[in-house]
Amino acid sequence: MGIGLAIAKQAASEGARISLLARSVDQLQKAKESICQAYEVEVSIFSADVRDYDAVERAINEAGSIDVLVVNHGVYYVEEFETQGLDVMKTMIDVNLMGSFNVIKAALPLMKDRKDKGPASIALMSSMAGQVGTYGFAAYSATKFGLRGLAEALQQEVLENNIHLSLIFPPVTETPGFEPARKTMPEITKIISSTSAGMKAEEVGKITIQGIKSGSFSIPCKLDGRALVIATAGLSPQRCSSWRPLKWFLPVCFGL
Ligand SMILES: NC(=O)C1=CN([C@@H]2O[C@H](COP(=O)(O)OP(=O)(O)OC[C@H]3O[C@@H](n4cnc5c(N)ncnc54)[C@H](OP(=O)(O)O)[C@@H]3O)[C@@H](O)[C@H]2O)C=CC1
Ligand SMILES: CCCCCCCCCCCCCCCC(=O)[C@@H](N)CO
Repeated sequence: MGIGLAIAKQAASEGARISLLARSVDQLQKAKESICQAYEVEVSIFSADVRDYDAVERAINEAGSIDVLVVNHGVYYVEEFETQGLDVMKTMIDVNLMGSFNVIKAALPLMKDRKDKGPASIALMSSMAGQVGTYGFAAYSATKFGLRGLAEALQQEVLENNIHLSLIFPPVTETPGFEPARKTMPEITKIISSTSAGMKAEEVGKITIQGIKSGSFSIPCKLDGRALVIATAGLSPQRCSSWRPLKWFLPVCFGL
């Protein structure tokens, strides 16, 4: 299971109405079935390439109201900068970065127009390679760092609309997309990425939904990611999830 389906399942388990967007109709059908088997929620599927703005806009307008927009799609080709072709680098920039702009551009007017004006979220799937530039990930890291710039700037513009940006920073996660990437990965990348042990998509899904619900701007997945959020804080909005445990510690200290 990919990270996107894991997030959708976690949201479905909490009663959300789900819309899924990807290219493969076959995969979308399977994903819908697996959600509907487990949960009694409404699931709609939309086949579109995020690089095609018009197709994305049509899908989003059909999907109806959006409280939480999860911008999870992404591709990764891991290779040294000198050997990686410019065409492959451009594909990552087009899908990961421009694709995210397309999705948000199409969804934002609808999100701003939502009736209840309660809190809404836009969550962007970054990576630990979007926290630290990582060997073999030059173009990929650039796209994931790019999402941070987008999130920080857009947060300032949509705060008045009660829309909250989040960035998720998973380490290597076992997914269908990761399998081929693992096979072709440079040895050094294997060593570096194995310092942050792998996660299951389900775990990342749970952490993502929990982070979105708590309104966290930065959503690390494990202790090392949490340390990197602090180390790379910059001027990101500091409703950082690292501080959330305090809320727990305080009542415990007071014996509640
Ligand atoms: N797995 C990992 O180790 C990590 C992954 N990430 C990030 O998490 C996200 C999900 O990764 P993961 O679950 O591993 O990936 P998968 O390859 O398993 O799934 C990616 C999903 O994105 C969709 N997608 C890809 N390209 C497009 C496109 N052009 N238009 C529309 N949809 C598209 C795919 O559907 P379809 O092909 O049918 O379009 C698929 O559903 C990515 O952004 C990735 O960078 C971050 C850290 C670690
Ligand atoms: C206290 C500080 C601790 C520092 C630890 C540094 C570890 C850096 C690990 C970077 C790993 C990047 C994996 C990204 C995988 C990914 O995004 C996938 N799409 C790849 O295929």
